[in-house]
Amino acid sequence: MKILVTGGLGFIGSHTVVELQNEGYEVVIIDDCSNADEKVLDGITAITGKKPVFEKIDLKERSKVEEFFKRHQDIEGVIHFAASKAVGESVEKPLLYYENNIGTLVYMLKELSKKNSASFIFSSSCTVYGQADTMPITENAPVKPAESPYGNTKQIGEEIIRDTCKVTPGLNAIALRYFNPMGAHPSSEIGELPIGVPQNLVPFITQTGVGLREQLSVFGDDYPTSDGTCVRDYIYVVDLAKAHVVALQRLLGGKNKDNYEVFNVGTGKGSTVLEVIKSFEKVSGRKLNYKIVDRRPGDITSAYADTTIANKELGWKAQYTLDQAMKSAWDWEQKIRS
Ligand SMILES: NC(=O)c1ccc[n+]([C@@H]2O[C@H](COP(=O)([O-])OP(=O)(O)OC[C@H]3O[C@@H](n4cnc5c(N)ncnc54)[C@H](O)[C@@H]3O)[C@@H](O)[C@H]2O)c1
Ligand SMILES: O=c1ccn([C@@H]2O[C@H](COP(=O)(O)OP(=O)(O)O[C@H]3O[C@H](CO)[C@H](O)[C@H](O)[C@H]3O)[C@@H](O)[C@H]2O)c(=O)[nH]1
Repeated sequence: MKILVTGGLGFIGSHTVVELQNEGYEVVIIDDCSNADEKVLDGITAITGKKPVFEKIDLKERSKVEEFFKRHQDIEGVIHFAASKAVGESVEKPLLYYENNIGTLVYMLKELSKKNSASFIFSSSCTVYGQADTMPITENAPVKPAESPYGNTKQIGEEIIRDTCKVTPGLNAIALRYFNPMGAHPSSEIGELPIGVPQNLVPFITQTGVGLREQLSVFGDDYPTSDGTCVRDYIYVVDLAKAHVVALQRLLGGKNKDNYEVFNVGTGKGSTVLEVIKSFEKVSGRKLNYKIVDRRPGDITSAYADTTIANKELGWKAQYTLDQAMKSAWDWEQKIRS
C-alpha cells in the first residue's frame, strides 16, 4: 500500500517513514529540502534496508502537486508534515507561514477530494490549547486564540480539514496534536537537525552539552510550578512516529468513528525545564552550564496531555521515558558532531 509522506525528510517525518517501512508500507516522500537534507534518505535506508521513493517538490507549486497525483494515482494515504515551524519567524513573516502551511494544505486536500477514498493525517500541535485552564489537557479543552501566526496555521488548518471532511464523504482525516517531540532514532542514523541556533529546549541542551553553545538560558524560574520553571510533555519522536502509523491504520481499516478526528499525542507526564536538564546530566554524565534568565515572552506555564482518548481509540501509548529519549538525543548529538 502506497503512502505519501510530505516533509518526510524532516525531523518527525523521517522517523515516521522508518516506522511505515517497518510495517511494510511503500512510502513516497515529497520534500523541498527547505529545512532538511537529502542525506536523511541514507539514514532511513540504513535503518530499514529500503530506500523510499523521493521527489523534490515545493508543495507551494500547485501544478507540480497536481502532476504528482496524476503520476501516483495509487496513493491511499497521506501524512502531511510539510510546514514551516519557527514561531518567531512566523511573527516576522506571517504571509510566508500562511502560504506554506495553509496554501499547501489546501492544494493537498483538493487533490485528495478528487479521489473516491483517501486517508489524511495532519500534524497539529498542543499550541492550539494555549494556556489551558486545567491539566492534563483533554481534546475537549477549548482552542484558545493563537499566540503566533504559526500557531494560527495549526488552528486554521484543523478547521479547513474539518470543513472539507464534512462535504467530502471519501475523505477521512485525523489531526494529531503533538506535545513536545524530542530525541532521535536509537540507531543515531536520523535525528533532529535544527538550522542555526536551536529555539527548542532539547537541541539547545545537547548542543550546549557537546560544546557548540556556551550556556543554556532557562527562561524564568518564577512560574507557579514545583520548581518555578515551565512544565511540558516531552514525547519521544519514535513513539510519536508510531502514533502516525496507528492513526493511519485506523483510517485505512475504516475504524474511525467520524470522518474527522483529533487526538492528543503526548506521554501524559509533565516535566519542568530543570527536570529536563537533570535528565540530560544523568544520561550524559556531564554538568550542563545554564543560568536562569527572564521569562520568554509568549511562554505558557504548563502543558501536558490527557492521553486517555488516544490510548483507548488508537490503542497507542508512549513507551519511552524522558531519560531514554534524552539518551537518544545525546547519542545523536555526539555522533553528528564527531
Ligand atoms: N517539532 C515540533 O516541536 C512540532 C510540534 C508540533 C507540531 N509540529 C509540526 O509537525 C510537522 C513536522 O515538524 P518537524 O519538527 O519534523 O519539522 P521539520 O522542519 O524537520 O520538517 C518539515 C519538513 O517539511 C519540509 N517542507 C517545508 N515546506 C515545504 C514545502 N513547501 N514543500 C515541500 N516540503 C516542505 C521541510 O524541508 C522539512 O523537511 C510540522 O507541520 C510542524 O509544524 C512540530
Ligand atoms: O533555550 C531555551 C529553550 C526553551 N526553554 C524552555 O523550555 C520549555 C520548552 O520550550 P520549547 O521552545 O522547546 O517548546 P515550547 O513548548 O515552547 O513550544 C514548542 O512546542 C509546542 C508544542 O508542540 C509548539 O509546537 C510550539 O510551536 C513549539 O515552539 C519552555 O518552558 C521554554 O521556556 C528554555 O528555558 N531555554
